[in-house]
Amino acid sequence: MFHVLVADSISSVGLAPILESEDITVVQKKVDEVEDLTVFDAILVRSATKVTEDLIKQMPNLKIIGRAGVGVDNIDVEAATRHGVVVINAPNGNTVSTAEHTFAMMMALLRHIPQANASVKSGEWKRSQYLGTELYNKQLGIIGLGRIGSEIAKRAKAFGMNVLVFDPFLTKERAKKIGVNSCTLDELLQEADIITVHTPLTKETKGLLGRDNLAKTKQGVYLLNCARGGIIDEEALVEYLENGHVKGVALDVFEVEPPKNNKLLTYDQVIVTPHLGASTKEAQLSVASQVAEEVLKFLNGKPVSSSINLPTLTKEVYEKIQPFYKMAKKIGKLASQCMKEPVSDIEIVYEGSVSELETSFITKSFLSGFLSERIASTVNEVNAGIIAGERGINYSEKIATNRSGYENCISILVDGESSSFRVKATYIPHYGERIIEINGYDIDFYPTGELLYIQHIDKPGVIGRVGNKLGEHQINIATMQVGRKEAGGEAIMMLSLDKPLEQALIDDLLTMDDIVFVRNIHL
Ligand SMILES: NC(=O)c1ccc[n+]([C@@H]2O[C@H](COP(=O)([O-])OP(=O)(O)OC[C@H]3O[C@@H](n4cnc5c(N)ncnc54)[C@H](O)[C@@H]3O)[C@@H](O)[C@H]2O)c1
Ligand SMILES: O=C(O)CC[C@@H](O)C(=O)O
Repeated sequence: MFHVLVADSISSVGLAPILESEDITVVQKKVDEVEDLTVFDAILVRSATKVTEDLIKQMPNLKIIGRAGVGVDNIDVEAATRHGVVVINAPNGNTVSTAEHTFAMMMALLRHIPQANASVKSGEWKRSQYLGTELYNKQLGIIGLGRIGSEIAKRAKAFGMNVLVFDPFLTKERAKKIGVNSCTLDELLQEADIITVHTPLTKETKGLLGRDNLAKTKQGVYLLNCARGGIIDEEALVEYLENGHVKGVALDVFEVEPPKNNKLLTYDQVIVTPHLGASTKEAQLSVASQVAEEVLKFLNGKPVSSSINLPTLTKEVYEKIQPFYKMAKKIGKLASQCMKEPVSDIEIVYEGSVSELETSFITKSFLSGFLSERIASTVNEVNAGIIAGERGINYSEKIATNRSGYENCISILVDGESSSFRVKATYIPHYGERIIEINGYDIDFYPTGELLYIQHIDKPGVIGRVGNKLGEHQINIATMQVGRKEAGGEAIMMLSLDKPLEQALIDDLLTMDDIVFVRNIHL
């Protein structure tokens, strides 16, 4: 018998396939109401239950965690992976509901519906106080054009709005297909009358709309966040409401949920909902049935398609593949960080002994490393291929016909909108992973930690000036590798550092003579 704990309120109709299965017993209770957690093979949650490492440890039989929704911020995925527990989610089930909720918030905000509703119910009739603003002909700025952002764009166009989009990973082709104008973040901030955010919460998007960027927005701008609390910096937002620059705000999500002593709740021009984006009958039915079907597949030994952490490999295959699989993920992260622009094609060529393994998993591992730098953190080997396809990235793998002399070698070519990036790596047993070529320059370094990638002109003194500059800022260089094709031409440096550079120092390096390109890399 397979024991499932449904710890949050999840649609029973959607869960019917597991509730009706003779091989499964289902308990619908909160975690702290369950006497014996050790019997459960699966736990299904929404966002209320926090699946921490501690909880995972209390459930030694746990094999699968199901999240009836998109974000897995309430699940310690790393701990689950370490404990060999598969984590699945339902990435598409609530997209339309969240897009519709955002639209409902936008209209309520511009027509003062919550305020007017409260006023009439309190016996008032203040028609002139609630003069609204039309959506028609307004510039809507969408930050993040993924699943939900795209649905917002479609609806905005139907309302006669002009849609501007900032998404650093959006290709021109996809923007054209959806019919939106892709622009820089600064352009969006300067031109949009209404700005709505639809990115995951990552280190890049945390505080994305903070003091500096809010200062670039139009006087009287309206802001919406139905994605994740923290993308709009709440403290900065209070300042911009106080000084009247921001005219109105709609929030479904907060830095701390439920919000406690949050000053934003005291402003009349801020309208709020308690994280209701996905709260529709349809979305809840859809996410519940997606999760139930995946649990059934898992129980029957079939591959699950929405696993966000573990590949479905046998132990023997996994052991052989593991070094290449880990290395490919790092190369993916390296390539993605070196090339912060939309990409259309990725080619991976396997050479030597690695080409005899199940290379499709290594390719997916590369893609997951590459994509994880760009989209919500739920990308892994299982879903990377699908996500790459959705983002308009074509990828292919080949077996090399010519040998370069290495026992094994993986060569990757990433084609972007304005540049390409080529990288080669090999794995040497008992020695480790080595990057052996970048953009045609021979090099040899271990891909780990904080790295600094510099393209420069091969002239006496350049390396010394870089070393001095880092020294002035107390940045210790652990290792340094230099590669060039010919004396006096372009060359590259790869430095391994004890800490990353601040943006100001990168900008400073870029002003130095003979320095062409500088990029922090974190692996
Ligand atoms: N309020 C709710 O109830 C609710 C419901 C569902 C999803 N969500 C949240 O909505 C957000 C979007 O979900 P989704 O399913 O559309 O995700 P998605 O992964 O499909 O799309 C995210 C998009 O953000 C873009 N992006 C990443 N970093 C960026 C950056 N620095 N600047 C601009 N764009 C960037 C990505 O390229 C991608 O296109 C997530 O945070 C998700 O957790 C909230
Ligand atoms: O379970 C919910 O209602 C929240 C859903 C949403 O935040 C998600 O990430 O899918």
